[in-house]
Amino acid sequence: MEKQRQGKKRHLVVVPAPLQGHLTPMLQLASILHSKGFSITIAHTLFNSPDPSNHPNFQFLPFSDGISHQATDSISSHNIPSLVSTLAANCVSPFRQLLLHFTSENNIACIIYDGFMYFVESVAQQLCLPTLLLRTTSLTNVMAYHYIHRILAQGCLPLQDESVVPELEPLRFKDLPTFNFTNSDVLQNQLNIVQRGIKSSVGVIFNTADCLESQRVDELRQIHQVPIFPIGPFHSMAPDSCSSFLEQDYSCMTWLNEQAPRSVVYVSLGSIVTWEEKELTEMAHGLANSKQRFLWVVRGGRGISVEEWVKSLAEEVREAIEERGCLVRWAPQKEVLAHVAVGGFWSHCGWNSTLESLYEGKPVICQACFGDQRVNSRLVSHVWKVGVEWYCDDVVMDRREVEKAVKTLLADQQMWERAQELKRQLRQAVTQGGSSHEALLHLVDHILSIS
Ligand SMILES: O=c1ccn([C@@H]2O[C@H](COP(=O)(O)OP(=O)(O)O[C@H]3O[C@H](CO)[C@@H](O)[C@H](O)[C@H]3O)[C@@H](O)[C@H]2O)c(=O)[nH]1
Repeated sequence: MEKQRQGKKRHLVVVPAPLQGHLTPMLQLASILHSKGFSITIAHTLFNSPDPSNHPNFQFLPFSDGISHQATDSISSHNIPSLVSTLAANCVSPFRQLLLHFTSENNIACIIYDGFMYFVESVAQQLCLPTLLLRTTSLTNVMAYHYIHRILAQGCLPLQDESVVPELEPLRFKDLPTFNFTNSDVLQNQLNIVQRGIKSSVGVIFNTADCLESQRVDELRQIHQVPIFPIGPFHSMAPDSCSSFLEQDYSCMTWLNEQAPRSVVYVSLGSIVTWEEKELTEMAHGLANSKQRFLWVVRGGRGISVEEWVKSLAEEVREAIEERGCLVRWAPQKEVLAHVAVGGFWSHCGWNSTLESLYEGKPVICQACFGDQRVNSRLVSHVWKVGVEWYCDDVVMDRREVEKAVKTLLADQQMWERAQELKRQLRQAVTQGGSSHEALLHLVDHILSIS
């Protein structure tokens, strides 16, 4: 076997999408494959580019994207679809030039690209290079796209129905990842992109584990007849891969060290969604009234700085923050979730945050906002039953609801125990003989077999 492997191409070109929740898992995957003997070149946009000094084992190749002037903060849930299509329009030519030059000097085994960077597919085909697709969401989310195709064919938009989608139970129509698509043409286009990427790749990699989504893994394999590699949670296999755009404030770890076990709720609603000042204020009142301890990632509201906002709060809330709270702009989230003082996570249910929380056995208040987050929220609360479901566009942020959810999160012993069991299963999945570990070995063999 080893002999057969000798002489195989072991160089991978990896193309991440320039968003925090996408770059992080792609660089983690690259670290994992590097540890399996592959050399890695990261081909990336100038916009939101990764910091090469954090990844001395990789080579970095930037290509022009025409949007480098934009700041990270300008990204919101509403402009992600247009960012993705702008990248597709602007990057084909620079990426082709880069790849042409690079492949003339290097033997590439294959290209691994993020589904948002779908323009990579056509360039790779022109150069006869095989591709592997990385989807950074849950596999159930990708399955949901498959069913939206059917629902659209029956003319059932808009998808705000409370009833359950039979094939995706317990997901409801309103949980499907329609992602602010205002008309069915744009949505149809997005659906075609998702399907095409899967069909034209030599395999699809997911940051997930069998113990989370085994039924969906089998379904997706049957539908598309392509190899599927569920190898997550990536972060547990690539612990030293740092790809944060913002500086992580470690002072909160000192604060956590002073708190009692399971006494703190960690609050972080992702890298994309921003809040109105009045919503932040309701959150602050609810947290203060819960009388629980809290570590809160606050990046500011729309049009207001954190300092200005804290000053504007009622005196008793400011006192509560001082006595029982810790506010940071960006936390070392994985370390925070692993800390014994943290008893639960109030999250927007981005897929990375979801996996990081499950891996540490921390129950979740699920406050999904857009895209795949409703799917994840439903999985956490109704499939794995380790969370309390709460949708932000269904409910007005209300201090009494916040107080109730926080108290439930920290007090529900059964939910805590289910979270511990899932943590045990996830840890088993990534150790030798576990499902994710085995899937990784299959992926390595698969790459070597096509090169
Ligand atoms: O203070 C913080 C807050 C977050 N993080 C990290 O930032 C990442 C955030 O990722 P995720 O939880 O997936 O949230 P988003 O950045 O919002 O992710 C986008 O991309 C994900 C993957 O496709 C989708 O699931 C989400 O819906 C989409 O919003 C995680 O690794 C966190 O550990 C920190 O390091 N510090």
